[in-house]
Amino acid sequence: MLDLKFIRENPGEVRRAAEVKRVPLDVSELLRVDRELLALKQRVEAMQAERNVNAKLVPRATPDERGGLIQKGKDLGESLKALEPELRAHEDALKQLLLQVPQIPHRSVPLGRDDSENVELRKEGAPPTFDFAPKDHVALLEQHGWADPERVAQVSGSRSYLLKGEGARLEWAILTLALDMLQERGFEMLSTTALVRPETFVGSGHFPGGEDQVYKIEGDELMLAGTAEVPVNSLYAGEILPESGLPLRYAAYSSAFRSEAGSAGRDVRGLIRVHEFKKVEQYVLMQANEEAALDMFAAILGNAEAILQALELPYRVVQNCTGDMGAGKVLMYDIEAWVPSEGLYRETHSCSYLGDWQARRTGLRYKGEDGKIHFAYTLNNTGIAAPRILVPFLENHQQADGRIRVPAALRPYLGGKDVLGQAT
Ligand SMILES: Nc1ncnc2c1ncn2[C@@H]1O[C@H](COS(=O)(=O)NC(=O)[C@@H](N)CO)[C@@H](O)[C@H]1O
Repeated sequence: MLDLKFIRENPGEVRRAAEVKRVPLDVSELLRVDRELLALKQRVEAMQAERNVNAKLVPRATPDERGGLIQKGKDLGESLKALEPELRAHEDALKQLLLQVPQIPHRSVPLGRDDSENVELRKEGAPPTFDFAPKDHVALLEQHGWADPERVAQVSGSRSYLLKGEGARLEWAILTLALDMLQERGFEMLSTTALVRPETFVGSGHFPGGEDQVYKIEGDELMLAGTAEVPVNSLYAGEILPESGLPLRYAAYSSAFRSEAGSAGRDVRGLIRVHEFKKVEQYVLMQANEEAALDMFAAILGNAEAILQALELPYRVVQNCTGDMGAGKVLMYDIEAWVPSEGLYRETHSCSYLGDWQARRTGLRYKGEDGKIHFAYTLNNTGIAAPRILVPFLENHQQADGRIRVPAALRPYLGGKDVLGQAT
């Protein structure tokens, strides 16, 4: 959501943002409803003022004037009451339209229609060369008996997963390493719920629009969030925080649930795209200062890169184009790790800066040292998401005998082992 004053004064810029982000929005309709609502409010205020003046005349009126004045007061009351529904309808219509207004993209964002037009910024780490035929992650899991796809499909259908033994310990070792690294970098761990109220999806910006990605619960208003960003972004909803307490920096662990509606046929094998996964989310709520926010963006991007470097995974950083960044972002970079079996880089992290777009929808404000109340700025980035990270991890670290090399940073989390699994 943007400041209505900004929209009134910059309709062209808002229209352009909606166009380049392919967000359906009729700015003229929004401004028309806004004007009509202002006119209605002015009529109501004028009638209320007239009724107040009229009410003051009654005590001083002569007996034959009194009746007329009282009747006039009643008539004004009736007319005001009659305007209520129209006023309410206009306020609701404006609120719905405002929720559709996209954030203005940063001037550095490349124009594009979809992820094929994202721009590679840099590569880090060279993809491995194997002097043997490398296996894909499904075959490696199979070799070590670390998964049980048939049985879990029986229990849970497609896009489910289960990890066993060292495979399960590896998942938690990576999650814990990420949490430790983020804590060292000033991010406080949260262990959060994924069961949230619908309005938290409006606050984060997933609604309106992303309803079909979310699992709902029959007969219950609660829904299952696809990222800890949703609950954490609404933790302070409606509060006014002291500036001295900012920035808030959280490493929020939660399960994440996604229907993956619309992904039919994509990544159906293995661990890339499942309905329930585990994610450590970097979430920041900070002062409304663009320069500081861009520094924070670089910091949370760097945190994720440090985690990938500790895992010794080759990756690249891309800047998302306007058509692949979503409505609420000012700036967005994805990090993609190398997946040997696909010969491609696949997304493992997504880093976003949203300005005050989420804060306006959620009611996240702080009292500045200047004594004024400001909407906060919010940012988020993946810390680590499992099991997807296991795909590049297993494939890049496989040895000729199929065992998995453990990078030094991870060994303390795996009983000191430097290799996992049994040789074929
Ligand atoms: N269906 C899924 N299965 C497994 N991992 C997933 C799935 N969907 C997303 N992820 C992982 O979660 C990461 C973040 O998801 S995201 O939608 O791109 N971005 C967010 O959720 C933001 N809150 C930043 O984390 C992705 O980069 C990917 O690594």
